This record gives sequence, C-alpha cells and structure tokens, in this order.
Amino acid sequence: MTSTLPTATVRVGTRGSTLALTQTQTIADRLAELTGLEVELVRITTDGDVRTGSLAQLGGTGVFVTALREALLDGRCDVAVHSLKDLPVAPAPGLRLVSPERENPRDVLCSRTGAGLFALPDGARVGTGSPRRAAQLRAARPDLDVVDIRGNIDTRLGRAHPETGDLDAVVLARAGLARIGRLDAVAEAFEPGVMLPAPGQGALAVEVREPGPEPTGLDRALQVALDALTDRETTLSVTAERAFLARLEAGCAAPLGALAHVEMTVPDVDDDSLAPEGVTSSEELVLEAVAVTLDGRTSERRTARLQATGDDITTDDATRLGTQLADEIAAAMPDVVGTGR
Ligand SMILES: NCc1[nH]cc(CCC(=O)O)c1CC(=O)O
Repeated sequence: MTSTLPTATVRVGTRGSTLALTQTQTIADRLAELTGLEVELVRITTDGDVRTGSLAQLGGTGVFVTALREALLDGRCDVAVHSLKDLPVAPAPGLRLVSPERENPRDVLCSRTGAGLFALPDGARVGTGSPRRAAQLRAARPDLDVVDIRGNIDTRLGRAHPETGDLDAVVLARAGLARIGRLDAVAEAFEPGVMLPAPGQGALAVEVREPGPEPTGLDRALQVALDALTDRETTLSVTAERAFLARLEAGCAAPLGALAHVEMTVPDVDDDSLAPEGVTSSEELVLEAVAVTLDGRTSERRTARLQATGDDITTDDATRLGTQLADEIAAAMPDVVGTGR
C-alpha cells in the first residue's frame, strides 16, 4: 500500500439522547465520506443527562457540554458534536469549532388539537422550560398559563399529545423535531416577529482538538474535513447571534432571542451610480434580536444590518454587528445585562 491516509478510527463523542445520537450520526456519516476513515460513536454522559431539576433551575451554561469537551481534551474522542445553542459563548482553548449548514432555526408550537397560538383557548396551558420562550409567549398572549416543563423532546411532546397530554400545547425547536422525525407534531412555526429563537438554534457545533506542532495524519484529515463541513452563511449568522449574547453577558436561560441571515442585494441595473463596473451584487448580514422581561410586559426588539463594502463580510464584521446591537438593547433595557447565567 502506498496510501498516506491514516488508518486510525475517528471517534465521535456524543450524548446518549435520541436527538444527540441522530445529529451526531449525521456528522459521523459526513466525516466518513470526507476522510475515507472508519468512524465510530462514543457515548459520553453529561451532568445535564443525570440532573433532574428544571432547565431554568440548573443554572450556569453548558451543562451538556463540559463532559464532551473533557472527553475531547483527554483524547477519549477525536470529534465532539453539540447543539450550538447549548454551547457557552466563551471560547474553548485548545479546540477548533465549526458550524455546518443549519436547519430551520424557528421555534414551533405543538398543540393537542392542532390549533395555532392565537387559536388556543383563553388561559390555555402551554409548556416550556425556556425563560426566553415563556417571556415571548406571555408577550404575545398575556392570558396564557405558561408551565415550566423539562425532559427530552419526546417527553415534552407527550405533554401535548392529542389523547394523553395534560397541557394544551408545548413549544419546541423545529430543528430538534426534524432531526428525530417528528415534524408531524408541528401545529405552527413561529414567525420571527412573534418569537425569536435562541442564538445558534438549529445549528450544530463540531469541535476537534487544535492540532499540535506535529499534526498526525488523523489531525490533518480532520482539519480538511472540518473546512469542508463549514457553512459560511451559518458561520456568519451564528457568530453575530452569539456575539450579541456574549456582549449582554447573558446565559442560555436569558429571555433573549436573536436570529441572523445573509441577504444578497442586487443593484438596480437602470441606475449606473448603484452598479459600478464589475459589481453585480453585494451581501448584507441582517441580525434581528429581542430582550423581554420574564413577565412579557416589556420588550426591546431591534434589527441591525451590515453591508459588505467591497470584500466579503468576515466573522469579525459579524461579531461587531452582534456587539453593536447588544449595546443598543442594553442602553434601552439595562436590566437585561447579566441575566440567565
Ligand atoms: N435546549 C435543548 C435543545 N438543544 C438543542 C435542541 C434542538 C434544536 C437545536 O439544535 O437548536 C434542543 C431542544 C429544544 O430546544 O426544543
């Protein structure tokens, strides 16, 4: 054999939930394709899997993440796959993080009768463990009885089951339902004007150890594979969303939503001043964000846009956009800084 490919197996660390196993398997399959190597899943148990309090009570960020990162740094696995929204915004020294193309990031309502949010009866009981979802639900429908719930997606979905459910509805991430094949349960996908998702929702985070000065064949193969997995629009969007969260020094339990996307603007061809030679289109990064008080009575919603001037938009630009929007919202609603950690 003259092949210079490494023969090692790529070990991909994952939590044991159905959602985690499904999304990790997707990445494992891509890595197998991209590297041509054997890939195996390694199950890691996290604090978040064994504790039973509500998510709001657990406190602190990254309960699901620490054990996976430790396994990666210890060398028990070579790749870790997380849901990006569960990842603390602080950079992890020694690790490289990339974002593959994200799923639809919206939150959805799953109701017992199939009714949408505004068709639910007066005083309806709606379950969520997320202060962000609770606050936005109360802002949209002050009459609702928002119930704190916890558990994996199946458990939460069960609370709004047509026959056996004890709640009128629950709110979940569309991406999680898509990954476990339960989009059939969706009654309504929330427009961003009604509910903005958590920063990074719907995106995965793939992490590997930063290679040392003498990278192994496996290190090199993984770096190349991660380059190929990276999705540029997702990376720019989640960078802006997470910079917004970081600037507000807020945790994953903060009543904050943020969603960015990239728009292509095609200059008006009839107006020469707008279409200089060689310029056919330019891109714009658009970030929409909201901060809501827990009772839903006060909210601050803003949109910020960043136009590429000549060159492409960079992740540094995206960070600046998120930081700037956070400063605007903090100026209007100072109490939001430092919440939900
Ligand atoms: N907080 C738990 C969590 N972390 C990631 C997802 C799935 C969706 C995603 O990847 O954003 C979920 C479930 C949910 O919020 O309904």
